[in-house]
Amino acid sequence: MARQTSTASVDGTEKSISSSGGVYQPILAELTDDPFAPPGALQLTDGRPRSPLSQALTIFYKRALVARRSWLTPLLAVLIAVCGSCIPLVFLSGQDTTCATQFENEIVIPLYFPDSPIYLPALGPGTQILESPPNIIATLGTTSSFLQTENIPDNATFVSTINQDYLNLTFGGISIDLQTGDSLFAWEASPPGLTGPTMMNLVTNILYNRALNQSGNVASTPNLIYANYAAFPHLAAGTLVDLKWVAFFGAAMAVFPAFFSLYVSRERRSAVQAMQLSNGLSDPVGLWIGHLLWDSIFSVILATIIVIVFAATTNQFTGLGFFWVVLVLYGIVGALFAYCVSLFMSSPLSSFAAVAGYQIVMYTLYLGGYLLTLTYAMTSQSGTIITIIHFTLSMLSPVASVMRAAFVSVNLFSLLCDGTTPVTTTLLADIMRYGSPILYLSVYGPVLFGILIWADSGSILTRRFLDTNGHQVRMDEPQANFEANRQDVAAEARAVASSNDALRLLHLTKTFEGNKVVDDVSYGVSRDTIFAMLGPNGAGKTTTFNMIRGDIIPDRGDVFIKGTSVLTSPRIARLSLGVCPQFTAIDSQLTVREHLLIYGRLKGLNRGNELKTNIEALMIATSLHMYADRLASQLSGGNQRKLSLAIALIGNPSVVLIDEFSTGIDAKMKRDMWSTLRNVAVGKAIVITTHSMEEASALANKVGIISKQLLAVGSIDDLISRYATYQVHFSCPTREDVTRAQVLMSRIPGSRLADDVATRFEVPVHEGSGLTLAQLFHILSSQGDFQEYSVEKATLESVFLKVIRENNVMEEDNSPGRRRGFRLW
Ligand SMILES: Nc1ncnc2c1ncn2[C@@H]1O[C@H](COP(=O)(O)OP(=O)(O)OP(=O)(O)O)[C@@H](O)[C@H]1O
Repeated sequence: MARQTSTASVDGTEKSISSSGGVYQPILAELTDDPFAPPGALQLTDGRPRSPLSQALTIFYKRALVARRSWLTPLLAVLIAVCGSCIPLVFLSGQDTTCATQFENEIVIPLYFPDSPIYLPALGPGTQILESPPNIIATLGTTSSFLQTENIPDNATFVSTINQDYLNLTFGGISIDLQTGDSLFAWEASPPGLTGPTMMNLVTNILYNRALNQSGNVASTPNLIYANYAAFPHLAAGTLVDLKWVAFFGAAMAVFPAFFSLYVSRERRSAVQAMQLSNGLSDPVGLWIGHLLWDSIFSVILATIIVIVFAATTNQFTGLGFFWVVLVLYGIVGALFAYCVSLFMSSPLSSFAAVAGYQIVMYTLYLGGYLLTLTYAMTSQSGTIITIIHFTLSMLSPVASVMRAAFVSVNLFSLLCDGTTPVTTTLLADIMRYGSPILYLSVYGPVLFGILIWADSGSILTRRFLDTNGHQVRMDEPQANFEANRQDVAAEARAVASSNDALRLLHLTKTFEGNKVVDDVSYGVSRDTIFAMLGPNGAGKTTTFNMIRGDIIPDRGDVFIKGTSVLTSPRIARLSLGVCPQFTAIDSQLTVREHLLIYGRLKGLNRGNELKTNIEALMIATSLHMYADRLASQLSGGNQRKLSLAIALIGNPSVVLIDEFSTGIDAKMKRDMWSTLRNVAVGKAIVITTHSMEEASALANKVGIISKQLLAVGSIDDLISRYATYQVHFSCPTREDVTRAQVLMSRIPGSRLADDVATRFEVPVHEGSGLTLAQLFHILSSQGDFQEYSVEKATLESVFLKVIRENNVMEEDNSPGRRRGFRLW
């Protein structure tokens, strides 16, 4: 079992400045008892490839762990869907689902004049019916004999009488020209408007019997048409009752999938997804299937509850089996839709608002489209228009499909009718009924899933289509533009072309919008090496880092991790890669142990003893074991960075990338973290980016100074001896003393003023410089007569400044538009 001793702390910092890694050995000797492991190495099991489906189960398990502490969101989703569907059922009770035309008002009013209710109460002055020719009403027989009539001679008199007396006439009259057959009738048209139809019935009967007489079909008693009047039902009157339920149901359906966007959006925005994709989750298919599996549970639960409640409480629904299928499919598609929206939103809340808002708008459009069509469109065309609305809006939002299923289930708009006949059960799956929602949702799901995978593996897909051969260079190609003082860089490029380093960068080049940000960078990092990538702001460190991770595709060149190309085989290469990003990306609802459990599973460690042993070893090595069951969000900043390091290390990757490991951490914690990193570094190739020369000096045994190009590379001692070996600093109280110091130093060959202070000088003291340290002291003491001065070996910082100055590097200002940070897509 690996053990960390408490003596592995601050003093190692100084030792590592003058050493190339060997100092770690005594500290780490206790960490492993594996005879085959490198001396002092932390004993960890190598990760194994896992299928996307098996990784999906790990993401599913993670969601279950998170849900133990954060159960409100799924509960709310289920509650809103169930309550919004079931409580409004009260509006449905007692509705008849038959296809027969239903009259709201069953009262039938007789129109045959003698029976008509308008006649009897109206007896009195003005109630006589004008008739021409005289007594023509009497041809209708005894039933009409008691009607009061007024004889009119002809049509012309009839018209003039009406014109003059219409204010005094209660009913009107009838006039038929027996010669020509011209018929007139007049009626009083004030509401309730029954006089018109009554008079029409009277005229009809007279003309009918005249026609019978003329055709010789004379009957003993007149044939009478007893017409009746009943009001048409108001079209929406019956419909609106069901619409109340549909309105609540649709609103609940529109909103509940928005809850599915909350977790994935938080996971994405806090860079946890990127962390997973860089540390074991080799394929976004696993990520999204895992989330979908989890959220689908709630869709199945709510669909089942809703259908059971419907079946138990009312007989208003038809085809509940199909309805259940639609609800489940809708839940799945709604979740995928919410995931897709979360890709573009900046926070969980905005994702929620965007999903719910869009769905509500589409639901309103869909419902409004139906109602407007029924209200304003020609009756003969309304069916076609509704069908067009349905099939069009269903393409734009999944909520249209579930609305259609709801309409069908309660036979709204007679969708379950074929004329006046109810459709049979076999026709329920018809495209005009449950068929189209099921079809649309079945197509919608894979399309949305495809969008998710495309968005998250854009670089991988691009890589597939990329003709990488065209971008390759010969790996031994000399870098033509090296200047004389970059022989170290040229030598590194030559060496790495054929080395077997765990990490090899070969001629990496990247241009963004015409701006070359990484230019022909080559270096190698072998095992047991911590390589510090140094450079001013905007130098291309993060871009290089991301090309190593395989998240940015180089325009030219390649990266090899344990001999596997990141460009052509990213999934295999990433198996040997661990990434500790600049910004800590942790799940706030998981403990330290649970984090390592999830990442260990993603990296293919076997459940049980193997996983447990690796987790314990890592927690001890990073001093996190005392916080094992604490929520990661409750750790200090330094311990969160350590957790990120432990995540990067689980699965024992050969290459570990660490971006700005201790930025923003206090001095004590920083040294503690450096100690931790040194403890776990044995046997690995580690690349760190940092702006802290102190950190690089404390940790690195190889340094690369980069500003688009690699400007210098080598061990810290190499660089110091190459660029400036010693510094002389005079204490000069007066201006004369400053001048004296400068005159004295100008006599020493190769001496030059340092950048920062006018009394600090760099002096080359090395083999071939013609000057020894003893000679330097001799000159200073014999010719200077200075009260106080110091001679010290140059630091990495002075080398860095010198390299930057010599290459005329400008530091980039941090303009707000720059793309920064860990997450890329
Ligand atoms: N996706 C991108 N699109 C356009 N320009 C980009 C993109 N990513 C990085 N850059 C540009 O590339 C240059 C190098 O950026 P990079 O982040 O790699 O530098 P850096 O050395 O990591 O800087 P710092 O030390 O400030 O983190 C910058 O000018 C930056 O604006």
